[in-house]
Amino acid sequence: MSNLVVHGGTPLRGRIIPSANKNAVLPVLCATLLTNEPLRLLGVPDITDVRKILDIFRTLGSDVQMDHATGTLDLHHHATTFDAAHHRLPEEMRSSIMLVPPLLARFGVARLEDNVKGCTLGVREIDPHVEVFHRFGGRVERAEGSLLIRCEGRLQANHHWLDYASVTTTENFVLCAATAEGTSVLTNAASEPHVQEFCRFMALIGVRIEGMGTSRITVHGGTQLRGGEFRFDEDFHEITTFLALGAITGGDVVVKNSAPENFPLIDRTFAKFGVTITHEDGWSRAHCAGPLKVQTPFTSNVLTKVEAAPWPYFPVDLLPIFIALGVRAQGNALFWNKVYDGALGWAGELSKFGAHVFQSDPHRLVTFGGNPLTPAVVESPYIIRVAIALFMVAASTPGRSEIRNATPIRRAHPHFVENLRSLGVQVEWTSEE
Ligand SMILES: CC(=O)N[C@H]1[C@@H](OP(=O)(O)OP(=O)(O)OC[C@H]2O[C@@H](n3ccc(=O)[nH]c3=O)[C@H](O)[C@@H]2O)O[C@H](CO)[C@@H](O)[C@@H]1O
Ligand SMILES: C=C(OP(=O)(O)O)C(=O)O
Repeated sequence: MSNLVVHGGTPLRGRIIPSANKNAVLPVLCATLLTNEPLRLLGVPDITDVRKILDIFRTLGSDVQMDHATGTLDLHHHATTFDAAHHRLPEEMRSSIMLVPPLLARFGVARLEDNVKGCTLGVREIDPHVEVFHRFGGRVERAEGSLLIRCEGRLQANHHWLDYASVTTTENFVLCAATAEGTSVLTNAASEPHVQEFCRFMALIGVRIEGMGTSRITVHGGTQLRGGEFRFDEDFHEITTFLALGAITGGDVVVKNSAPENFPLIDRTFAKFGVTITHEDGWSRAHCAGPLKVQTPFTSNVLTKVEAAPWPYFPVDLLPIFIALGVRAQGNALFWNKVYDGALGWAGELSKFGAHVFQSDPHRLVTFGGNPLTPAVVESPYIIRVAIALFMVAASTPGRSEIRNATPIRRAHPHFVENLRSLGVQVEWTSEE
């Protein structure tokens, strides 16, 4: 277990170049297994989920050259072997599920461990994925502690309509469809920036896709896929995180941002807490005139509200970061997680800082912000963005705080502590067995 120890109270100042989005990098890595041609990926972050996938590639016999200093990854999956009895796909990360379609395409079989749940956000269903495998002609059966998925011959193109716009199920559909002969159509597809980025990679290796970024995606599959070179975009989660860190500490943080068109709703959400975001010449900056303050709605008898749901709604993974702002800002705000039913249970940890937060039901939480806070030792659940939210509160509170079990941050944010130090934070990792 690794803990983050921070001496808070210093306003963060400086510039950050964000890393790539883990939730774009991981499906792309899985998709690389669809081609036998060499590939070069640029801007690959040094995060633990990436290391786990690269380890799997090495056990399959792929040629993997990862230069962590430059973020350049050369991959060549030309002579691979797979043994469902012995190979284990990485656990505790959701993206393992997206290794299934390329394994089916290569070996006709894949074995998925039960613990591919990723962050502990409540129920994370596997059934929508199983439905996709079935639709393409896969057979799914229970094995001890895992699922075995098989297919005879090629997957079959099909049309499918999802119950809800699931990110990884959409990506799995596109992966299956790329290998299936003919045209497949997915309705109620997810459209997050990382799903779009993944689709752009698929197009680069030769998959013909229509409707990326919309709720209906059409894939013309079955063609021989090629190699190539692909550079990852900047991560909107990391951009938002550092802007929020600047705002909560009363500092001045500027973050490189090449896609401000993804930010109008995120910017308006910052504004609800008194933070103005500006985008200029490829950089974004957070500015607060005075202490954080929750905006008062014009409608009477309602709370200022942040409502997270599948894109283009406010992104659910950013909700904890804004809960931290809510705790600091004078006034009351309602946070509504429409995606997960178990993502707010950590609110009790905030009270250790002296914050007043009330979880009204599994999906909703109210912050009564602006209380004076004191440093604290808190325990993070296995949720990347909650470890960050707890850190944000600690960083804005003068004195020594400790975020125990902050390791999940390493799943998504490379060089997190180094970045923070460059902004003036006194912070370090401590470990215990
Ligand atoms: C590797 C990766 O990309 N992980 C992301 C991906 O996970 P993932 O693809 O697992 O998330 P899904 O979009 O499938 O949603 C997760 C769960 O939320 C529930 N659900 C979701 C949407 C909905 O309209 N109704 C509903 O009930 C379901 O129980 C579902 O199992 O998308 C999530 C939602 O943006 C993010 O939190 C994760 O960081
Ligand atoms: C929840 C997340 O990831 P995963 O789905 O891999 O757990 C996340 O990236 O915030």
